[in-house]
Amino acid sequence: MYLEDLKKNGDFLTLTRNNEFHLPASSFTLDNGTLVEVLDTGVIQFTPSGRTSKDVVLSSAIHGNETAPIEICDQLIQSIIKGELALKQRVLFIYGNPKSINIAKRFVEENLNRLFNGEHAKGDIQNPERVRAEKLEQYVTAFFSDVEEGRYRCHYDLHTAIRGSKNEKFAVYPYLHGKPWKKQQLQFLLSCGVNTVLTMRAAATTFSYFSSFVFGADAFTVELGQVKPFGENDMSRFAKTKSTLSALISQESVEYKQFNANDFELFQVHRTINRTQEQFTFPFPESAVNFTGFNEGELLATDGEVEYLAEVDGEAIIFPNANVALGQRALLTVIPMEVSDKFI
Ligand SMILES: O=C(O)CCC(=O)N[C@@H](CCC(=O)O)C(=O)O
Ligand SMILES: [Zn+2]
Repeated sequence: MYLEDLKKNGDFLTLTRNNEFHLPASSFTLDNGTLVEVLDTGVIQFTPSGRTSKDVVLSSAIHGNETAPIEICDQLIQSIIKGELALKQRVLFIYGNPKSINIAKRFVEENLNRLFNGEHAKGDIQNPERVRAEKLEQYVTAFFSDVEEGRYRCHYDLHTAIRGSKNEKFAVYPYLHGKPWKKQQLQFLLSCGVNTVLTMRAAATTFSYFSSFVFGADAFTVELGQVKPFGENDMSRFAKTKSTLSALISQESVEYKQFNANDFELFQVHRTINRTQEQFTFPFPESAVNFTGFNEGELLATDGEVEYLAEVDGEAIIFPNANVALGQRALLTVIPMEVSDKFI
């Protein structure tokens, strides 16, 4: 069994990479009383012995080539298992797509982050990502549900972006269906080194939307920089993120700086442009970065015969990707947003 090695080296990442699709469940207890439960490959749950108030999900490798978040979670998991980081809150760590880590690709057959909220069960398609999305939903459901009602829930789904970005780190706030956005969450993100937040205006099939919508968790997709292979991440750029996540899980409560709207750049999604045709192109080069703004009337994308022109001055591009599957999002555009009474 793998437990003896895991207890010694805390290397759940290698264990996960060596078992791309399944790992038998097992558990043990650390000297400090924390229960460690391996639920599956890439899924490990920690329950401290004392009273806890928060249920925290930290996911990475939903896209396998986004390595910096994987390294952050690897470091946190190793420190917990080695007894260097003593937990005060329940935590579920997830490496989403182990095989895609090994092949250093965004996904194997289908983009995992378009399969949540039940999307994995639609149509006749069968593939490993659909199986995994269903299982991950089940693990998150059990994690949030196997405790008494009314506890605090959050889920930070950690990613890196394909392109460079004017604002290096940014977070996607899933659509809240009219519920208010939380200043305290913006303060948490700021403490992580993330001062830019996009608010979505529609339901989605992403992992963060699933936890937000189904469980009322404070959930975000957090983009921590640009995609790089293992070994090429400058981990000093993630020091604030790692220390803020460590504090979240190792302290009974955390005080963040007082809210000041001037600390943030907030955007709202203006529109989503899907690729519907084989012939889909952008007029800008691969080097064009996220948050590049366009003037009204400038071409943003061409989908077959349809030309999408910027509708307002300053309409800025996010996640442009002409290679997505037909029917999927190829581009988001955003416009600036002010803090209002919809923030509590
Ligand atoms: O840089 C890119 O093109 C994609 C980076 C990435 O994986 N972003 C997430 C955002 C999810 C969300 O909208 O909350 C994704 O596309 O899945
Ligand atoms: Zn990603």
